[in-house]
Amino acid sequence: MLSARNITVRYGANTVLSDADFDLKRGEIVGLTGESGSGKTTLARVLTGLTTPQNGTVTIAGQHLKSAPRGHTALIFQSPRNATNPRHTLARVISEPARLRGTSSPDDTTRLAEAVGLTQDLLERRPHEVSDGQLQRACVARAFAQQPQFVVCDEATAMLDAATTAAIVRALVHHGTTHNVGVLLISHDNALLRACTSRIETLAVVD
Ligand SMILES: Nc1ncnc2c1ncn2[C@@H]1O[C@H](COP(=O)(O)OP(=O)(O)OP(=O)(O)O)[C@@H](O)[C@H]1O
Repeated sequence: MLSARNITVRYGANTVLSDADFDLKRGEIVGLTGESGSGKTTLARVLTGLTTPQNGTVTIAGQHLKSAPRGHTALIFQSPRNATNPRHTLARVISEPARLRGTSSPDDTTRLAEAVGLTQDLLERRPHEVSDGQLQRACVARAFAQQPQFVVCDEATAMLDAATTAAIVRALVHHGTTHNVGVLLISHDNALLRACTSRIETLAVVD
């Protein structure tokens, strides 16, 4: 279980999260929505350890996030162009977590690419040679390669068309349910969240 308790985040005088709680179980697909500025991205960053809250704790299986092994949570951003090295091929993008572990293999890279609907011919291309949707698929495959217990998707399909969105969400849901990975989908698209999540949490702007 990924648990956030009593999370408070302030940017200067602006309190964005106030005493917020959030839970995500392994294998569970959960939606997070809320109006712009309500703190969804801030919560995603807190859950993945990128932002340290002024107050509150995040634990994974009861262990404080700071002392849990790195890589337990993967974060997928809205813009894949800001999240990939422009000099790397898609094969390199996808295999990077395994390379860092010293376990990368071309077969694994192909299998991960297939899981997100990327064909072999795309894997030797660099980010500027593929579409946003293809690059985002590579980022999703890279998140799977990290072998995380939890994946947090921060509006990961917001800039993509309906067909690509559906394919990426299908891949995320399939991965979550077959590998016992908790998936948090942050989105303004309530119809999408209703269709593929078991629970939808809503953040409100702090008064
Ligand atoms: N690094 C930062 N420094 C100062 N203020 C910030 C910072 N990051 C976010 N904020 C502010 O915190 C509030 C919440 O931002 P956040 O991005 O978490 O909201 P959100 O719900 O994800 O919004 P959106 O739906 O528009 O993406 C906003 O008012 C934003 O301007």
